[in-house]
Amino acid sequence: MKKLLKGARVLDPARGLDGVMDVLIEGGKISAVDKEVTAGDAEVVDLTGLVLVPGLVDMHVHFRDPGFQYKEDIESGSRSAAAGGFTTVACMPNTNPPVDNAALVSYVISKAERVGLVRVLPVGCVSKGRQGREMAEIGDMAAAGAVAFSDDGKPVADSSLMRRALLYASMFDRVVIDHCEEPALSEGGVMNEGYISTVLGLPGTPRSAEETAVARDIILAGETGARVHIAHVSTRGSVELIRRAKAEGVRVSCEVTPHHLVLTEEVVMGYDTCAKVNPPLRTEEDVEALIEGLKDGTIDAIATDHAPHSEDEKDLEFDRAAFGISGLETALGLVLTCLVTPGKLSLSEAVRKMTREPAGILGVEAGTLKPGSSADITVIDPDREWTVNKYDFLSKGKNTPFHGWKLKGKAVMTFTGGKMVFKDAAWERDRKARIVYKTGGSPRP
Ligand SMILES: NC(=O)N[C@@H](CC(=O)O)C(=O)O
Ligand SMILES: [Zn+2]
Ligand SMILES: [Zn+2]
Repeated sequence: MKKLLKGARVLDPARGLDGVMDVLIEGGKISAVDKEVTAGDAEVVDLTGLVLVPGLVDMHVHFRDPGFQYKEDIESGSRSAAAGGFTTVACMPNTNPPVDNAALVSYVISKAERVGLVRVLPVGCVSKGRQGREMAEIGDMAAAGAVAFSDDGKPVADSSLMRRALLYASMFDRVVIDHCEEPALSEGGVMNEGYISTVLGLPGTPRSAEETAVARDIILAGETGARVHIAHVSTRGSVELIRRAKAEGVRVSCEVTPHHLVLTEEVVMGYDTCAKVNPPLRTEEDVEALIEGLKDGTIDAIATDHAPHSEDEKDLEFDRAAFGISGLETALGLVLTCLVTPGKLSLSEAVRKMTREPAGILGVEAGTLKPGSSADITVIDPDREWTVNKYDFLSKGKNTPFHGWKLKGKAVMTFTGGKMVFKDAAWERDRKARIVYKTGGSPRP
């Protein structure tokens, strides 16, 4: 079965490609990317006016499976990912039981394959039971297909355990992803510590809770020569520490979430628990530093930290509600609307940080349109104006602070291994209607 995707602006930052081109898919793989590809017997999809990029890669999601499937499961999470334009996601092991052994790694992989929508790459725990005491069976899990190790949701607070985990994971060329939070400093905190937390009377988490942990991880990575990846960086100080460490040759990488790039602690003013997230939303000064960090390469990747929760866990007093934002279906729209359109980041830089960079950190083959690679493709309509409606989310998690936001730019088709796993039905109706209006003819059925 051949498919010819015609006439889109094709953007593949991994190969420095940007121009109107055709993409031919054969046997689930990309077989050609070029100006005017012809393939007589192929099904032709006209993508004029659209942007075609490698399937987006999200290196940090929570699919809650096993154990918390009422919040999300591998199927609903996969559907949500495809709708957001993602074809590869790495899912965190803070499940019940936690993914801390090879059998559970295999469970995630086989369930995701059965669902068959996107590639789900399991991240295994650093410690047994995510208890932060004994190291988990990292080697076994790596052999079973774990792409990285993390106790996410919690830091690896014991520095000796972290040091040994870095050394051990590096033997398998896997990265440790740390949720940087010094518990003694963050204890009880539910939002950023500062003027607004004082006004609201809510306990705050100081920036130092994150930054002391970032500093420690940099020191351990520097000493061991192992790679460390810092999850969800949120403060200016963290960006500065990582920038300096990179300049000194430490093997550190990091990610930032869309919500930390577009929101500040001010949205907590109405006590909206959908704005309760860990690490907390910070200030304008931090947001500016995060964007600067993205631009100068200090921040490698944009990752959603998609953290779906049930209504019951969010519909509570602010200090009792769960931390987390359901992010897969708003990420691309937010990045395009709030960063690319205002010129803070080029489209190519944004795509790179959502494809090639995270794939490279995880060491997986994804995030490029190189001929021979799996036909994982996202088609974006950069002009599509839409309003975020949490009730339309395919994710079970409706916990978003962006409900009602007007965004411009959206994934409208997603292909994994050449198979269409998502198409935006409302967009397609409007596009057909526009074609009829322009030509005065009737649309093809
Ligand atoms: N980010 C969050 O606020 N919550 C995450 C945990 C985490 O990523 O630390 C979750 O699992 O709900
Ligand atoms: Zn975390
Ligand atoms: Zn997380």
